[in-house]
Parts: sequence; structure tokens; C-alpha cells
Amino acid sequence: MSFTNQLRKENDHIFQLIFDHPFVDGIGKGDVSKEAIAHYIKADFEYLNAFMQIYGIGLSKSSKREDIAYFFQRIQFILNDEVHPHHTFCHYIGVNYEDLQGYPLPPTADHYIKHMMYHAQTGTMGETLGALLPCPWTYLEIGQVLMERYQPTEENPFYEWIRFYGDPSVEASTMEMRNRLDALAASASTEEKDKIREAFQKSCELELAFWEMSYTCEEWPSKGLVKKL
Ligand SMILES: Cc1ncc(CN)c(N)n1
Repeated sequence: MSFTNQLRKENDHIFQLIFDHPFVDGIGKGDVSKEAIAHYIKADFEYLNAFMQIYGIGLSKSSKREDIAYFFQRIQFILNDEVHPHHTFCHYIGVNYEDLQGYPLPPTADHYIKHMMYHAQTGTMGETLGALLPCPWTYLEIGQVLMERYQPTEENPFYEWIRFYGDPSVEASTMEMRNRLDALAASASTEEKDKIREAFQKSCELELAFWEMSYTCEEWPSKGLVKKL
């Protein structure tokens, strides 16, 4: 079994919890609260900015032209393509995309970004890819699972969102990241593989937490606390 297949197997319980999370399942049913969607977009816009910066760290640590091109293309994908699912959500809630940009991150998103930054800045390329991989992988499988579970049509307001992530092109790019990680793992020490495993597992947990953060409109603890006299 490949290294990334092992990672997927070890974290299957988290993938299943993500597929059954009420926000994710609500996308399949075409029924998610507008507040939760707005909270998600505000955090995800900043999350994807940070994701591009982390790809930039990967790019700056690459010496081969092919690896530089890889990170460059991944940044382009976020800039040019991954705005579409955000637009699908904004259209549904009737809010301009620009109006949901530039907000401070809620605790979970803040933690997730710093977790990936930490591995990218202090770890190997394998560790960096291990921390990044759950992002495309969980969304690819969400798209595939929701397609299968609900067989959505254009009647579903999130049809384009589901189609975007379940698309074979997302499967191909996820496989490319997996192949890169598998190649690095083949020559990694046991100690490095353990670090990759930990980075991957925490990112899976934080993917689940990100859905919960959006669903509950998570805020920093002091927000809304009224001082009792
Ligand atoms: C938190 C999160 N994880 C994954 C994705 C899909 N790239 C996303 N847009 N946001």
C-alpha cells in the first residue's frame, strides 16, 4: 500500500465525520444557513490566501524547474479557478464576494493556517505536503460523496460547488500531490514519516473543525461576552 493510501486509511474516521457533518451534508441537500455560509466564506477567503503563501514557501524551497512550475500552477488554480465555488455560495446568500473579504480569522481557521505555516517553515518538503494534502483530498471526496449520495441537479443551489470539487481534474491534481508525497516518503526516515503522518492527521482534524467553525459561526471567546456588574 502506498504511503498516502496508508494516511487515508489511518484517518478514514475523520473523512467519514466530514462527509456526515451537517454543513457538508447540507450542501448535498441544498440547505445551509446563510449565516454559516457567510462565516465560511470570510474565513475561507483568508485561508486560501494563506494556502497560496504556503505554496510560495514550497516554491522558494524548490530548485528544480518542474517543482517551481508545480507550485506556480497550484497558486494559479486558487487564484483563477477556486473562486468559482466561493461565487456559488455568495450568489446563494445574495452578498457581494468583495464584502466578505478582509475579515480576521476565527480561532479554528487561525490555528489551521498556523499549523500549515509551521510545517512549511520548519519542516521538510514531505512534511509541508503532508500538512497541505487534506485540503484538496477531503474536498475532492466531499464532491464525489455528495454526487453519489444526492445525485444533485441544477435545482440544488450548490450544484456547481459539488461539481467543481467532484470533477476529474480535481482528482488528477490531488493524485499529483499524492504522487509527490509518496515519492518523498520513499526516501524519508522513519522519524520524518512520523512527522508527515502527524502533520496530515492534524490537518484532517482541522478540516473537520473548519466545517464546525463555520456551522456554529465560531468567534473568539471575548466577542459577545458582556461584563456582568
Ligand atoms: C478549509 C478549506 N479546505 C479545503 C479547501 C479546498 N481547497 C478549501 N477551500 N478550504
